[in-house]
Amino acid sequence: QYTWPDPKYEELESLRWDQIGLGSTFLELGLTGSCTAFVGGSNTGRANAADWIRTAYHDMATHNSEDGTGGLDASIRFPEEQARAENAGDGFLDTFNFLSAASDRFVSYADIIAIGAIIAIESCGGPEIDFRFGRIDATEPNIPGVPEPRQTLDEHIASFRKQGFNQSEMISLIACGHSFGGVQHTAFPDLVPELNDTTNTQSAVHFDTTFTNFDNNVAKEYIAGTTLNPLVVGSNDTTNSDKRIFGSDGNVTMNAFAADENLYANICAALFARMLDTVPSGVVLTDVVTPIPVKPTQVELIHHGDGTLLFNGGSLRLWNVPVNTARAVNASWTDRAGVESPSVVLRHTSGMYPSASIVVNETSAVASFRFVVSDDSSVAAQTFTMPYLVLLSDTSCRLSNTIPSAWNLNVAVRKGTIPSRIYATRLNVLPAPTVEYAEYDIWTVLILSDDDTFNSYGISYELDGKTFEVLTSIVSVASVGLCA
Ligand code: HEM
Repeated sequence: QYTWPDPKYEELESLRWDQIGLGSTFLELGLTGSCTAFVGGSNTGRANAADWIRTAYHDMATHNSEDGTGGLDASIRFPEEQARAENAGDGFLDTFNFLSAASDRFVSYADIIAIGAIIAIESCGGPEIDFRFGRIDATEPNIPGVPEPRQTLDEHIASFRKQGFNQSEMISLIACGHSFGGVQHTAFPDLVPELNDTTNTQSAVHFDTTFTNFDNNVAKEYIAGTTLNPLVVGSNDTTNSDKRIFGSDGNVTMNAFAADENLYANICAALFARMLDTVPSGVVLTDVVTPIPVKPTQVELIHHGDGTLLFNGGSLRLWNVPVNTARAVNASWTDRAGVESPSVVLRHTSGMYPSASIVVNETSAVASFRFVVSDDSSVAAQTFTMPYLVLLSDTSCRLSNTIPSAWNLNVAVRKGTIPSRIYATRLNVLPAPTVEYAEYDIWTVLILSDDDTFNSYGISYELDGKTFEVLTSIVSVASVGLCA
């Protein structure tokens, strides 16, 4: 059961549903449905969406269901894996360069690879796919295991069985994946010729005529005999793996897919989810992440060091309510003595609500806040309890006027609260190194930031055996003022 605040869950929910925080290509793909985008050049014959899906499959395909090793664990990021013949092509490096920027102390690379594949499929005409999180990043390359076109049908059946898929699931999963993209000359010069085509500069021969979109054309064209799929009608039959695999049940699966696009979409949704959830044994994934209906975001309480606190009321995200530009949200807050503030109206501005900030004194603080949505009785008024025991102190400061500079990260701890530790974790580096520090009331760590200018920190603390996140925006040397 989700209770606000749970910054990690909220961030993952946001990545998955709002598609916020993933950089411009994600936004482009996710929000404007630009499925033809390929960052690295136009008219290349390629699309990032296809690369992201292939990356997720190749990362997962090293899974060995017999001994529980391998799976979707971001081991594809290691150059040693990318250099293997089974991982020919530059799509993995491309994908990783993009997606890794969205990884942080809450979100593993492997979870981002899974979200990337989901967004690519969903944004480009595909079905909704269940997303769970909790994947753990491998610390070294996995044992090889990705299938290659020149292998025999028996080898492919054995390979998919090892990954956890039977023969009919193998046919389906490949037919689902090969709805996107194609084979490029540079990666597979023996399969595909140089095309000398200025509108397809990387000489990619596509699996179907709609290679930037999810649809059952890959099956329709295969059954109609019009397909140009280079793994079906390639001149060297040895590398026609899709032909051998698609035909291996007498075309029963491909006929059914060609005849029924809903059946195809439903089976693909289930198999893609299973593919993404294939993880090394011991990794436990969460339940499916569903949209949070009413979610406060960017709420902060910051200690000023002068007996006052700054409360930023943040924004309210409503999921799946009709757009209504006249909608207003009333926000109010209650202090520790139970005194409620007059309510403030937050007006609708392009989907987000501007925040309201107030200064309150340290003793009364803000104990809870509440939103009432004016136009929509289906969104019940809700009260959110504000955590106020451990706060960022804006006495945090840097020791010199120039950046990089050493800086003090200060945290205010309410008297009587005895965390077993407070620590700051970097957002941009995994596995996250931890900076620990301890004093009373204002706890301080000196961060030597010579090589650390661009790192941001989140603050966590442990109390009574549980870990909590301090509700504040991330802090970096660039976000703090000069020390007095
Ligand atoms: C026997 C199994 C498979 C074989 C032999 C195979 C082979 C290939 C080959 C040779 C390419 C061309 C790559 C390039 O030129 O960069 C390719 C592309 C692709 N594969 Fe597969 N594949 C298999 C299974 C799958 C599965 C199960 C999926 C996903 C569920 C998948 C998704 C993709 C995608 C999306 C591309 C397009 C990449 C792009 O255009 O950049 N493949 N595959």
